[in-house]
Amino acid sequence: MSSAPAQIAVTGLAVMGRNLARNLARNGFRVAVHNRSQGRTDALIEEFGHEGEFTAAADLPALVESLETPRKIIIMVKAGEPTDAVIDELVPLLDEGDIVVDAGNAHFADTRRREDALKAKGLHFVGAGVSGGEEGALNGPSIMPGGSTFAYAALEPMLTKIAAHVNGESCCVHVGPDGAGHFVKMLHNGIEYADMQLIAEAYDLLRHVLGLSAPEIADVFRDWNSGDLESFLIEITAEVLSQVDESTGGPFVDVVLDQAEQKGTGRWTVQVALDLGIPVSGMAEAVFARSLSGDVVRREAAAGVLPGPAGKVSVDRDAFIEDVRHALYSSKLVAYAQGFDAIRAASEQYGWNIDLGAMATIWRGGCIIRARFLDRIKEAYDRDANLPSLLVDDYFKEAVANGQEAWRRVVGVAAAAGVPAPGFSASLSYYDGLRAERLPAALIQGLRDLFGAHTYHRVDREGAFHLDWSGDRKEHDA
Ligand SMILES: NC(=O)C1=CN([C@@H]2O[C@H](COP(=O)(O)OP(=O)(O)OC[C@H]3O[C@@H](n4cnc5c(N)ncnc54)[C@H](OP(=O)(O)O)[C@@H]3O)[C@@H](O)[C@H]2O)C=CC1
Ligand SMILES: O=C(CO)[C@H](O)[C@H](O)COP(=O)(O)O
Repeated sequence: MSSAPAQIAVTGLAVMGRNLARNLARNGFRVAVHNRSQGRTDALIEEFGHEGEFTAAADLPALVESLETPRKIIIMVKAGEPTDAVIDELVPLLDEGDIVVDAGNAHFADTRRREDALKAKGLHFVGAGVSGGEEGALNGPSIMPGGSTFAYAALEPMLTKIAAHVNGESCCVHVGPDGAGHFVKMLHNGIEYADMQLIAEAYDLLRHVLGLSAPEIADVFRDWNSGDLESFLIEITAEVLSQVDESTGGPFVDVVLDQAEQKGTGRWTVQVALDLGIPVSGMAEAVFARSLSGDVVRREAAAGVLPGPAGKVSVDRDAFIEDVRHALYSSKLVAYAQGFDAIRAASEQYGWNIDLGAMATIWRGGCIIRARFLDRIKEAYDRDANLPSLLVDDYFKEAVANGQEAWRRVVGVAAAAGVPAPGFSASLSYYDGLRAERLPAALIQGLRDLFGAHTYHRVDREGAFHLDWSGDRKEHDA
């Protein structure tokens, strides 16, 4: 316990807040801690009080009272209404110049609204995305703070110190004003959804096309983790697939209900991308696949009733494993390309001026999507800060060129075998759509003009045109 004023406070001491507070204390900062139900505060002090200088506060007034000024208070509670409830209780207790940090997951529009509201009261509000789960919060997460440069400057020494470090660089940079930090964290989660869906599809294909067991597939993932696919999610996939269930003695994965839950960040990503007009098809398919998995009524009505392919698909074991590796890597590149495209579009729309290469840098350590190839993304943006798509960077272009035939075979095998692979196939369609010199969108424009006089543009002349479909079928300037 500390008698000097605390330098920073954390309210909300569930898995993330508790470990973030411990991380701050372990790094030498005096931390005041509070939780709505006192039990979590007491447990933190009892179990980990020896790790640094903590001040336990029974309520928010005591928390505020324990801090040096300007006060810095991190809120780490359940996203949505609980965050507003804490802000509403906290704000009347604060003085001009104090800094409130929401380090939970938040929709960036809520962050913009909250920042505006607090600014009107002379307070600073920082929406900071934090990724890394329980372990990252304790040992070094990836931190994506938004908000004013003034507020970030006050927090920077602490945040950059407690964040993960890769090659001596902190995985925390100021993302941009107002909601920029939470937007980038939301996209991080969208990519996390896509990545996990692609991993699940790879597992499903190896299990059902090749008939490999869960521990055999764990070995495949372990092997993949020593190459281009090296990442936290591939590593923990091997761990989950190796796990044996104590009560049945069978693979743990076989006793888990096959209904993927979701707290909302993946859905927000897709909704926001629709508004921005940016295709994030890999993430959208990941969200839909989770929804389908949880749609028990329709799954029960269809399972074992709707027919699938008649025969079995036969493939060479080693060649197919290699094909799936390529399909996974290429589809993963599409997810990142789409994710960075959405960040670029939002940055333009909201005037955030986000440094895309820096985002790849802060995702290299601490966070759930940390991966070897993020270095490659950083290098791609170093080569060209205005890269239109990651997929056209020379390095990634070649990586996909090497894997695309395999990717196509995998999508074909999945369809022939009746194994759902929405992530692989949607990503491949995006790739083919992107590289097409001419798309059937021309026909859609023709149809729109016929039924609704919506007009069209021509390849050979400027202007908008309409054809008199029900009359002489002559073209007119629109
Ligand atoms: N878990 C994870 O891996 C990650 C989570 N996040 C985000 O971090 C935040 C915290 O996550 P996590 O630690 O998992 O905890 P939860 O999201 O489960 O939230 C639990 C915490 O919220 C508090 N809380 C809930 N409702 C209220 C309320 N109305 N007023 C005050 N406090 C309230 C709880 O207090 P009480 O104990 O009294 O119930 C508890 O401290 C969330 O925004 C989450 O989305 C971000 C990255 C990773
Ligand atoms: O933010 C996170 C990691 O970065 C959380 O783990 C995320 O909320 C998990 O999302 P979901 O429960 O929807 O799978």
